[in-house]
Amino acid sequence: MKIKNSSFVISAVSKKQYPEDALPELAFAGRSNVGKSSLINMLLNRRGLAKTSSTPGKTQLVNFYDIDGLFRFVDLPGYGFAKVSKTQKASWGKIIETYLQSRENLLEVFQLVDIRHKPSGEDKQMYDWIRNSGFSGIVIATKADKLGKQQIAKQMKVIRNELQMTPEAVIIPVSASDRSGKYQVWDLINQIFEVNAFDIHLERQNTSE
Ligand SMILES: Nc1nc2c(ncn2[C@@H]2O[C@H](COP(=O)(O)OP(=O)(O)OP(=O)(O)O)[C@@H](O)[C@H]2O)c(=O)[nH]1
Repeated sequence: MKIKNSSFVISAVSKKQYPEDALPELAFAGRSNVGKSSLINMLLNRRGLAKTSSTPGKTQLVNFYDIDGLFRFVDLPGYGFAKVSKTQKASWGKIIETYLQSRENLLEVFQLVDIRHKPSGEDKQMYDWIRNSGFSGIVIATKADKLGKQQIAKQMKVIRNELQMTPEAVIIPVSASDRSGKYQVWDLINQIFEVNAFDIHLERQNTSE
């Protein structure tokens, strides 16, 4: 199956604004500025679909993207941005929690971490929450173009240890700059659909430019 159309659906703050149909959703969680929007654009071959920014903390809403009317990507608000008020932090936390705890459409949550850094306390909290909620605990390590091969291997171990990932939990290094890791992520997404008995299978070659 080829991806023909991907489009922005809605930026939601409250549950009332979430799309009402039962399409399956895959969510992306991570620190502000980790590269969620860039990853979504890379996966969909859409340069400006998800708005990227060099200013952290921009995505404060739950952004829904429709993919061929078959499923959705969900970009969750980035956490961990220091320069915001406590009230704002609490409200973002609530927005993330509401989506993650109440969304029946949600198949998997991908946790994004910057491959260069040790996961933060908030990354660990987020990861524990994901695992405790019954999701697989898939980690996507972003900005892999910033490191050499050996450093990537080393950092993958650091991330595994810090997040206390199980041996079978998957971690994929990706780069939105050189587009590495893209096929691994799509392969994994296909597997997720298969495991959840959805008749959706995206062709690898059709996601390349
Ligand atoms: N070198 C490099 N830079 C990247 C990569 N992915 C994202 N960036 C840069 O990192 C910054 C943040 O990227 P975004 O995709 O906007 O991050 P986000 O997680 O959506 O950010 P928020 O909107 O704050 O939640 C931008 O300046 C991107 O150009 C990557 O794979 N490699």
